[in-house]
Amino acid sequence: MTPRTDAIDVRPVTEPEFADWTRALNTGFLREPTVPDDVLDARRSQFVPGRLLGAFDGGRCVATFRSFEQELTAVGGAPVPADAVSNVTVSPTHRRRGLLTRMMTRDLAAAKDRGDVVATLIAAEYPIYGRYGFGPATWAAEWTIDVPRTGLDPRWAGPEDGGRVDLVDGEDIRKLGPELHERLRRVQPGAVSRDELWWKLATGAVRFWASWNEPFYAVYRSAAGEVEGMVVYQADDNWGDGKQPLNTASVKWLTAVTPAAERALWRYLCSIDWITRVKTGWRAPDDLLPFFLPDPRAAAITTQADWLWVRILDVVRALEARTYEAPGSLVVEVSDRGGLTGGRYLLEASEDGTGSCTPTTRSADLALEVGELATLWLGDESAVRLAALGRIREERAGAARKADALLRTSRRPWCPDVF
Ligand SMILES: CC(=O)SCCNC(=O)CCNC(=O)[C@H](O)C(C)(C)COP(=O)(O)OP(=O)(O)OC[C@H]1O[C@@H](n2cnc3c(N)ncnc32)[C@H](O)[C@@H]1OP(=O)(O)O
Repeated sequence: MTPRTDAIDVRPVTEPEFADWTRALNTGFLREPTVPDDVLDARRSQFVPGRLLGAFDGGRCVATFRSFEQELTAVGGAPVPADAVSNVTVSPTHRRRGLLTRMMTRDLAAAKDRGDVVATLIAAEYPIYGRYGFGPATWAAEWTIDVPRTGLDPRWAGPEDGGRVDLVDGEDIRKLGPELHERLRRVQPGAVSRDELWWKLATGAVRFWASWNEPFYAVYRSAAGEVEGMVVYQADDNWGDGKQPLNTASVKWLTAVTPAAERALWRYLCSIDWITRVKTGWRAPDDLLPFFLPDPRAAAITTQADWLWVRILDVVRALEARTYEAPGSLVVEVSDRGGLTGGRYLLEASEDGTGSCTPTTRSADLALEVGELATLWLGDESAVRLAALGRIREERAGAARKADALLRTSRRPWCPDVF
């Protein structure tokens, strides 16, 4: 028999409950439940009244949910207001009684009322969020580079393009990073905004965990002296038999706004003495990296997975926020079990790439669930593929090809962040 859940209160968390909420969060993520005071103080900056939800059973927090303001870059570069969902946990003593559903339903309704266009999250596991109208909208890949096999000249002494790579410290990254990331996200569909706390956490100035290993920070400047890229990486200490260095450099993140910066930073990582392997961290699935190497096979994809999940809350504003690859029109019948934005819509894309979207009574070209629309919205997935899988339905022959011509982009969307 399923235990009764009506006695469990799902509601916004108050400031005095924050410590209990954080303990429950750590429990759900299988981390040490006791939270030291300094870590708790650091985490307190994320307390925004109304945006932290908890489930309480007999006064004890048994489930957590946090959402925060974010901007997500649409195709074409426009930032759209997003409800970013994070810190979702239900304690193992209270699982599968509908607590996540209660918290999610409440949060999405509030986001819709606030006027957010989408909700976003990085899913811990694939099967959780589709039921709430989310769809996987960007993918990510991690490569491992076998440096001796790359064919790169081991005598490399710096960029050949007149630019330079400099080692810097965390404070420099906090100064230079935000502007660089803003440049990236203005042109990178799928990228999300970062606040000041993001930069502090990324450089150890604020710590959410008891341990911190200071990484290496390097910046690429163009011949004109402009910062165009930066990389943060760590190295292990591994020596093989025969006194051979076999060290791995693991990239935490690499941001580049020009191909020259990208090329120089990967080249730099592959040139560091003792480093025989580079693990790239999560990159765009169509990253240029392999083709910077004379032998692209030296970079092998070691992980590939869905990354950013999107829940469209307002079909009209979402479709009008992005640009289109070709002029044309499409009628979509969107079903939304969550009752937030279902309906039949006419999308019309103009010669200049802008689009207009209006509710319509015309007959539909494509019928799909709101989660599938999210999967198509950032341009990554093919409607033809989704139709072949039976995930969307063509109401008019050829409609999926027509949708692809409008929606797909030449480069894939990418979200560099975990949140
Ligand atoms: C954005 C982020 O924060 S991602 C992090 C998500 N958190 C975690 O993975 C931490 C460990 N897991 C958990 O804390 C919990 O299992 C949660 C939060 C994933 C799910 O919470 P629950 O309260 O058990 O979910 P709830 O009871 O509301 O389930 C609703 C439905 O989703 C299904 N479901 C829930 N979790 C999963 C899962 N991990 N895999 C498959 N199905 C799932 C349930 O079976 C249920 O299905 P039904 O409607 O067909 O009966």
